[in-house]
Amino acid sequence: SHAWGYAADNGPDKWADNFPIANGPRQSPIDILPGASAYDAGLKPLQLKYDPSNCQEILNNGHSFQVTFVDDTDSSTLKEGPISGTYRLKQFHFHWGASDDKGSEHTVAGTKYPAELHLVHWNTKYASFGEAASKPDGLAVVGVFLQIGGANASLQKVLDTFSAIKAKGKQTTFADFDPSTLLPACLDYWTYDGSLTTPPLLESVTWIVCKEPISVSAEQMAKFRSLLFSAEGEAECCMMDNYRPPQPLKGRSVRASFK
Ligand SMILES: CCCCCNS(=O)(=O)c1cc(S(N)(=O)=O)ccc1C(=O)O
Ligand SMILES: [Zn+2]
Repeated sequence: SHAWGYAADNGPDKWADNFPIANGPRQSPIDILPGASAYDAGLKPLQLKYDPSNCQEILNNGHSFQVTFVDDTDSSTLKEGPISGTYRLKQFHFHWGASDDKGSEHTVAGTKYPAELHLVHWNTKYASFGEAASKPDGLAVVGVFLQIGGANASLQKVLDTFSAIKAKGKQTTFADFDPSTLLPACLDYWTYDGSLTTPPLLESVTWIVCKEPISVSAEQMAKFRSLLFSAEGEAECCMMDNYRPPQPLKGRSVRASFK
């Protein structure tokens, strides 16, 4: 069977064929309705502590590009917020559109952003990322919206590697990058129980979506779209619209860390 993707013949509307959990009770992303999300005074501030020396490499995996981290110690972690215990940073990646009017996975009262950053963390109560990924409290992903504005100097460091990872399967070393430089100043967030937004769509993610977006310039967005879904030697297919649309809430509550 041909691999999943974002095209008409293998995209989000077809994923349930091979991954029936696509129609499960806690799928992501969702449309966040601020008016329907309850402020929870019990939610703590996010405690993010990242060590730039853990940053390892950047790779084009054929559905996005991801920056991977060494996760064999607790030196890059997420604590507090809606979670208990310690979650280690594994990787971060993005989703974006073919034009600036779409691209984010989560939406806010129907508003789509041009892109969305995901920082993936796994619960250290489990022995490995792979084990955690199959547990209901195994993963915690911090989502950050990108909005068109001034150029983002921190993001530019990532974009400057793109010539080395243009095609699917290409990777290159990427060292000494601090992902906290990609976070907004205000870490107010919405949180809800959800899933991976790509196959295998496992329902193991506590989603933590920041209310405040970070900036990206239109030129920088164009650079995202210069990457390829396709491998070297294949017909070139530009990487864009690699986002899953919002999924049914199915009775879930979305809590806010802010009033
Ligand atoms: C054991 C199978 C887990 C595969 C999921 N890996 S992941 O890093 O959590 C991930 C998360 C996400 S997401 N959008 O954060 O749910 C997207 C892609 C990937 C990926 O593997 O490329
Ligand atoms: Zn993602």
